[in-house]
Order: sequence, then structure tokens, then C-alpha cells
Amino acid sequence: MSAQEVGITKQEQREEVMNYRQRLTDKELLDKSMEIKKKLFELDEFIEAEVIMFYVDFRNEVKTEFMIKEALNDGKRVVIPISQVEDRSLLLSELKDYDQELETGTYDILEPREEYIRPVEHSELDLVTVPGVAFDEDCNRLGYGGGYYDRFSAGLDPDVDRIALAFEIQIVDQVVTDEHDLPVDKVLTEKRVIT
Ligand SMILES: Nc1nc2c(c(=O)[nH]1)N(C=O)[C@@H](CNc1ccc(C(=O)N[C@@H](CCC(=O)O)C(=O)O)cc1)CN2
Ligand SMILES: Nc1ncnc2c1ncn2[C@@H]1O[C@H](COP(=O)(O)OP(=O)(O)OP(=O)(O)O)[C@@H](O)[C@H]1O
Repeated sequence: MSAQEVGITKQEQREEVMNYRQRLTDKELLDKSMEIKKKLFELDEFIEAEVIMFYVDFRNEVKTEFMIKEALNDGKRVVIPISQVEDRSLLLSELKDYDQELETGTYDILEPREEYIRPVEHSELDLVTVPGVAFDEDCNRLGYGGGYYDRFSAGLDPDVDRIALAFEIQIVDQVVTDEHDLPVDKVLTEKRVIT
């Protein structure tokens, strides 16, 4: 579905859904994120995954801090992205201690401090959690407009599971897409699993 067919632009859809999401209270954000965590940790592909890429949440995204900590406790290897603004790519780094290793980085997103950057190859990943602004029931995704995850996903082996985490209010009838946009494999919300 092109922007023209939906009748609004990516930027308009972004602003509309970000406005909805802005209205969630801290308690709602936390409670819903816990429900989403439960669904993620029950997925077979998550249970089987050894190396998992998590985003580190910012703005009013589904919270991942407690997911990252529990995954580390469970013995998973956790990888987080570092935004490379020059070419809008993601550098991957293994995280071992959430509380000790992070500092505020690009876009005010937490990133590893220099001495804790431990580069990881794309080919090592088993599962990727994907952030976003809006999703639809066909698993299409709208992000913040950097194209980071589309460019990153295009270079991933197709058998790496890409699982989006979103609040139900981020699900729209139709996401405005273009030819670069790659759908995710699943979208988890506090209410359901969209495949
Ligand atoms: N938590 C988290 N980490 C992430 C992402 C994400 O969506 N969530 N990204 C996912 O890719 C990358 C960062 N992508 C970003 C892309 C744009 C903007 C941003 O501030 N954009 C401007 C508008 C730019 C425009 O419209 O041209 C803005 O929103 O004000 C922020 C992050 C990597 N790390
Ligand atoms: N695989 C790709 N190769 C080259 N350019 C791309 C690719 N994917 C996206 N782009 C370009 O990046 C820009 C932003 O894309 P888009 O608006 O889809 O970002 P987004 O998915 O909303 O953002 P993000 O992934 O950072 O959350 C667009 O100009 C788009 O053409």
C-alpha cells in the first residue's frame, strides 16, 4: 500500500501514532510492557535463541530494560545497536551488564560506553526485537524515519526471526510503506501475537 493509496504521508502517520503513544501513563507503559515480555519469553523461537538483539527503549517505546536483564540472567547473549549517523547503519555490540555499561548516545538512546563496545557480526544473531512507531496486521512497520532497521534488516539472513514489540494503540489499519520497507515476522502487543 503506497502513501498515495492510504492518503496520508509517513510523517503524518508517525505524528498521529506518536501522539497516541504519548498519552500512556508510566504505569500503563510498565504494565503493558510486562505483558509483552511474557509473550516474547514464551515464544519457541525466543526460547531457542542464544544470541538476541534488543533495542534499548527511548521515548514511549515498549520497555526492554527488564527483558534484557532477565535474558542475561537466563544465560542468553544480548546484543544492542549503536546508531552510525554517517551511513545510517547499526553497529552491533554485545552487552553484559545493563547498569554498568551504558551512557546516553545518539538520539538520546542509551549506548555502550567506548570501553564496553564488543562488536558482533550480523551472522551471529538468532533473533532480533524490532522497535517502531506503527505496525499493521500484515506486520508492516513504520519507524522514526532514519531507515536504520530497514537497511539493517535487508542485510540479515532471512532465517533470523524479527519480532516487533508494540502497544496495541500502535496498530493501525494500514502502515504507509515504500519499496524499502520489510515486514517483520511477528508483532507482539499486550493483547495478541500478530503473524
Ligand atoms: N530504541 C530504539 N533504538 C533505535 C531505534 C529505534 O527506533 N528505537 N532505531 C530504529 O531505527 C535506530 C535509531 N533511529 C532513529 C531514527 C530517527 C530518529 C529521529 O529522531 N528522527 C526525527 C525525525 C527525522 C525525520 O523525520 O527525518 C524525529 O523523530 O524527531 C531517532 C532514532 C537505532 N536505535
Ligand atoms: N534498504 C535500504 N537501502 C537504502 N535506503 C533505504 C533502505 N531502507 C530505507 N531507506 C531509506 O531511508 C529513509 C528512511 O526510511 P523510512 O522512512 O522507511 O524509515 P523508518 O523505517 O521509518 O525509520 P527507522 O528504521 O530508522 O526506524 C528513506 O529515504 C528510505 O528510502
